[in-house]
Amino acid sequence: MVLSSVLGFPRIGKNREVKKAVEAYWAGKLSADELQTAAAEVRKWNWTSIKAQGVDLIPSGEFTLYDHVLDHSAAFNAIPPRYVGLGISDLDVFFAMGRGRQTGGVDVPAAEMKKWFDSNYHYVVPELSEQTEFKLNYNKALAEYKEAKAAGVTTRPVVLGPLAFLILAKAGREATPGFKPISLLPKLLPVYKTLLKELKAEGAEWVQIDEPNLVMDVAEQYAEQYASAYAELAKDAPKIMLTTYFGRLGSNLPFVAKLPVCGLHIDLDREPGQLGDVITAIKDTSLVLSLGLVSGRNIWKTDLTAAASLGRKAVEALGADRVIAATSSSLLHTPVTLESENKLTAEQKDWFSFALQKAGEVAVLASVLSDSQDSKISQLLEENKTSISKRRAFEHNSDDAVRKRVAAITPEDLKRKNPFPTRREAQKKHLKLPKFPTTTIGSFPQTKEIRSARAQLTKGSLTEDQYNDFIKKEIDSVVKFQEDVGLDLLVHGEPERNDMVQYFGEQFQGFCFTQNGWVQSYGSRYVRPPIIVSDVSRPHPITVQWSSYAQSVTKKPMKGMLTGPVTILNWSFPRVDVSRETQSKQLALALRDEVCDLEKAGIHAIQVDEPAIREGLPLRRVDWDNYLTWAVDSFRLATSGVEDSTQTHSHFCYSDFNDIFPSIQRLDADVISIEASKSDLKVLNAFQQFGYKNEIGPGVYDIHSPRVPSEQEIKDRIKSMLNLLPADLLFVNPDCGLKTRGWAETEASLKNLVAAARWARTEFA
Ligand SMILES: Nc1nc2c(c(=O)[nH]1)N[C@@H](CNc1ccc(C(=O)N[C@@H](CCC(=O)N[C@@H](CCC(=O)N[C@@H](CCC(=O)O)C(=O)O)C(=O)O)C(=O)O)cc1)CN2
Ligand code: MET
Ligand SMILES: [Zn+2]
Repeated sequence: MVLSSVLGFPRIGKNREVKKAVEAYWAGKLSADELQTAAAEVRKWNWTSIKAQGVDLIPSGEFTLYDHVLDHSAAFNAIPPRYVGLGISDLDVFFAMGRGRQTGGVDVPAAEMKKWFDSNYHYVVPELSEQTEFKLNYNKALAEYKEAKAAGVTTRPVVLGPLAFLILAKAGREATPGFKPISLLPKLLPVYKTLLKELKAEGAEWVQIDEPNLVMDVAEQYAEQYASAYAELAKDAPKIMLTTYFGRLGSNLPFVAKLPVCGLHIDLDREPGQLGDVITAIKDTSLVLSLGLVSGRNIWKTDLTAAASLGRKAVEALGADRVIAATSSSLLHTPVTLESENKLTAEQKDWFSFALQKAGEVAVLASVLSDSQDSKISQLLEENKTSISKRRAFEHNSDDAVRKRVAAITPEDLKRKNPFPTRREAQKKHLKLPKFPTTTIGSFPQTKEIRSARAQLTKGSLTEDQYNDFIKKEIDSVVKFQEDVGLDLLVHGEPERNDMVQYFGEQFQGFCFTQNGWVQSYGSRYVRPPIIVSDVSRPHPITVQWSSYAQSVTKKPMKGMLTGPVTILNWSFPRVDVSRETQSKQLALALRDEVCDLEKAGIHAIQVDEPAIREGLPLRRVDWDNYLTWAVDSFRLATSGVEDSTQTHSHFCYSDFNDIFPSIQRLDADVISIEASKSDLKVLNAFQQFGYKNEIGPGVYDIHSPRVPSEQEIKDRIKSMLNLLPADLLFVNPDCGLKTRGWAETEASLKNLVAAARWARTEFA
């Protein structure tokens, strides 16, 4: 019989219970016990709800209060020395690693976060060194397996694999130069062995071990380690379901197929084309094949007929007992349930499937593939066919004007009128910025008052006019604040935006958005990705009223602020009937009009943020060129309609640039701002080596922490930047936007930033 499985479920709760509980705990309003109780309730709801959908293999252990990779670091005792001996509870050490801690005499910054493969989820990077002493502080997988059992649900525990844990880790500060985390594999395996042995002893039949790096080029160099590690682990463990996702096994397939595990999970949502090769490779083994047929990364209803026909190929080749119908990855990237949406039309609701509905889909698929289809299943299949064909019919309705415009894009549309040196002279005359110009990345604190005003607008207790007046007052005060502090290139502060992507989704034609479609981005920070449902266009100017209002209340130059096409695409749920390239170009054209309108309205510096351009990079190197070509072209299309005298900016809040330098240069933004404070300026070496030619503002302090950088710290930072970059190209700015910060630390930090820039002007005149 074909079984069904879900690889992981959102851990935020149906109504964001986990965010609320975790933040209340941080604020001292909830005890640790109360927090654990709230978490246990969410876990129980998850397990019982998935079970009620008819799923056979239900995940446990993947729940987290902050991040599942951090859970492994804490459980394995991979705790960097700076978090040890603080005199706080284990739970508080866990949170201190995730988000830093600055209370009761304890002052530790957060550990580094990185993007989880090509998604908008961030994980906390494990930090290892020769001194790391792995031990199993607690067996989370076991504890939650037992907890589920007590709640009447038998689960398949989930753990992140040892290779993934080490490949995702970095060398800690204590490590000797050249230390490679992977060298700790022999020391780590005993911990996994204990963990797995305990699970087996408790009666767990299967364990899901995630090794997503197996879809990347990097895995090949570790082929031997995968083999020896799994040979060791398989000795005394539940049956291992080796789980890959987000891509194809490709060149790694030959060695993966030989690993001594009982099952292999592959992502057929991303890479349906790999099924044939995988079947051929494992046919003569006894491996169970878990088919990732239901997307863990998107919210479209699965075409069950198409998925079943793919699944049948596996059943025919391997037999029903060797096939599992599953989600392609964990469902953590999708909202919890469609049942919470009351504003989508019935037509729209019929297109989508959120996490809980997806659980139902794998169950139906398993029945269909088992030929144990009763009349209820037949009816569900028929309903699914109807939904899919209605959606296809809707998708067929194209906006011909948009399509024609995309088809008519010429190479000229991707080019500024003149090269950077010429533009630079024109911009100097226009903007009259001093040397080492100071600016911010766009957002200012999103206070309770701002969020509550927006909530009132949604509820109808504030009228549109009242809300707009409120936003104007916010802009007034943000502008005044920047003038008082002495910043040079001002921003309006983005108070009108709930989120830098959702906001644009709500304004464009071609999107729909949810009321409660929250997805975890990191820790207790969630986003509601808008959904692209048809061709995208801009029915009316979006930000022009706010930016030009802001410009009208100051004599200093105002920087317009937009989110770029690639970032809007990556942080939305995209269509699957049209290529990402096409969607990106449509977005770029819509943004191009906005950029030109801003210029017409007298805005002479315009920032188009592309923080997601790096995370969108395909997981396989052979796919990079194609992506980078259309991604960079989209940015250029959005930004090159302006005169030489208009200064274009872009922003990236990560420092992992090494792979994509030529593309960053090819964006041809006049100024870029980048994250540099946490990476200790290492990134600038690379800029220097590459010979980056345009203006650049490497962030001088980390905005993710409430900590105020001293004036001296910022001066030192500027000094070291000048060792690597020419003085006349340097902007002085924070790492990223200030929306998550409070006003007190914002004011103190920016004052120090301005003072340091003024000092640099005299020191390096
Ligand atoms: N899409 C996206 N991805 C991104 C980033 C980003 O900015 N956007 N940045 C990086 C990640 N950083 C992030 C930084 C902050 C938040 C964040 O603050 N999220 C907020 C939600 C932001 C939002 O949508 N706010 C809405 C709704 C807020 C809300 O919860 N409202 C209350 C009502 C409030 C009231 O009555 O006072 C409710 O619905 O219960 C608004 O401002 O309008 C949160 O978790 O709380 C998310 C990601 C990378 N990926
Ligand atoms: C995640 S990048 C954020 C850029 C945006 N302009 C802001 O300042 O918030
Ligand atoms: Zn940023």
